[in-house]
Amino acid sequence: MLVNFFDRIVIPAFFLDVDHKVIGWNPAMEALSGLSREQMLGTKTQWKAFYSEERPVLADLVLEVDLNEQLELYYSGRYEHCDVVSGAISATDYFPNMPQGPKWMSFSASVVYDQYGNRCGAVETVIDITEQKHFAALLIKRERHFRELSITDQLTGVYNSRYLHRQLQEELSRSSRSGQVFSICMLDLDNFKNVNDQYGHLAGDDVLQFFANIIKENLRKQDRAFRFGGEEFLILLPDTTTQSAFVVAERIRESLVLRQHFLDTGVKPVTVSIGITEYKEGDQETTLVGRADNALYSAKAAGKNCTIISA
Ligand SMILES: Nc1nc2c(ncn2[C@@H]2O[C@H](COP(=O)(O)OP(=O)(O)OP(=O)(O)O)[C@@H](O)[C@H]2O)c(=O)[nH]1
Repeated sequence: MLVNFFDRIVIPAFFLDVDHKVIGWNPAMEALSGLSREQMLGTKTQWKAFYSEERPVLADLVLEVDLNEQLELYYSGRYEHCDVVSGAISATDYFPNMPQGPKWMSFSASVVYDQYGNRCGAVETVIDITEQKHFAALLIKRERHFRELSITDQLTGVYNSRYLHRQLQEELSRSSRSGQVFSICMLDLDNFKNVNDQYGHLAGDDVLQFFANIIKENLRKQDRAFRFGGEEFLILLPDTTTQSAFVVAERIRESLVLRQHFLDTGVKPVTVSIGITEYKEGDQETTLVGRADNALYSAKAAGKNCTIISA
C-alpha cells in the first residue's frame, strides 16, 4: 500500500482538517518554509510558513462558507478559479520574509472530501515562481531596451527619423481632432561640411553629439527631439505656439554659441540656423515640415546663426 505518497511529492504541500489544524506537512514544505513537520502537526500556525503575523492562508479560506468575500479581502485581483479541480483556487503573491530570501509564489488550495462526500479538510500546494518572475521582468526590460534602440539615433541618442514620421502622424491627427496647436523647429548646423573637411568625420560626430545634448538639456518633458538627417534635427513641441517655440529655439541656439569652448576637438565654433512653424488646420506632414524647411532656408539666407518663424 502507498503509505508515504504525500511525503514523496516534490511540490511543497500541506493538509488541514476542517478545524484548520495541520494534519500533513511534507518534506518539500519543510524545506521551503524552514518549519518542521513536528513543529507544525496539530497546530493552526500554517500562516508562519508565509507571514510574520497571523492571518488565514489559502487552504483556510477554501474551508470558509463566505469564500468569495474572503478571497476579495486577502487576494483581491491576484486569485483565480482552477479549471482542473472543481472549487480549487490559485493565487500568486510576493513573500518578503521567506527563510531563503524574498520569493514570488504561486499556490493552489482545494477542499478534500471523504468517501461519503463530506468535507474533511483542505490541501494546499505551493510553487516557487521567483525565477520565472525575474525572467519575465528581464524579458520586458530587454523588449523595452530593443524598442528604444529601434527608435533611437545611435550617434546622438535622440529619436530617429523613422520614429519622427510616426510621432508627427499622431500629433497631426490629435490636433486635427482637438484643434490643439503644436510647433516644430527644424535645426541645421551651419557650414557643417567645413567641420568634416577641416577636422575629420570623427570631430564632426563629436559636434553632432554635443549639439544633440544641448537640445536635450533645453527641452521640457513632453517635447521630443529627432535627427532628421545628417546635421539636421527636428524638435516637436506639443501644446506650443511658435512664439513659445521661438524662446526654446533661441535658448538652444545661444547655448551652442556659449558652451562651445567646452568642446575638446579644437573645432572652430559652430552655429545653428532654425526654422519654426506651427500646426495649421488641414496640415499634412509634408506641408507642415515644408513650412519649417522654408523658414530654415530663410534663416540660412539671412546670414545663418538665427531663428525664423514661418510666415
Ligand atoms: N561627421 C558627420 N558628418 C555628417 C553626418 N551626416 C552628415 N554629415 C555631413 O554634414 C555635411 C552637410 O553639409 P551641407 O549639406 O553642405 O551643409 P552645410 O555645410 O552645413 O552648409 P549650410 O547648411 O548651408 O550651413 C556634409 O559634409 C555631410 O557629410 C554624420 O553623421 N557625421
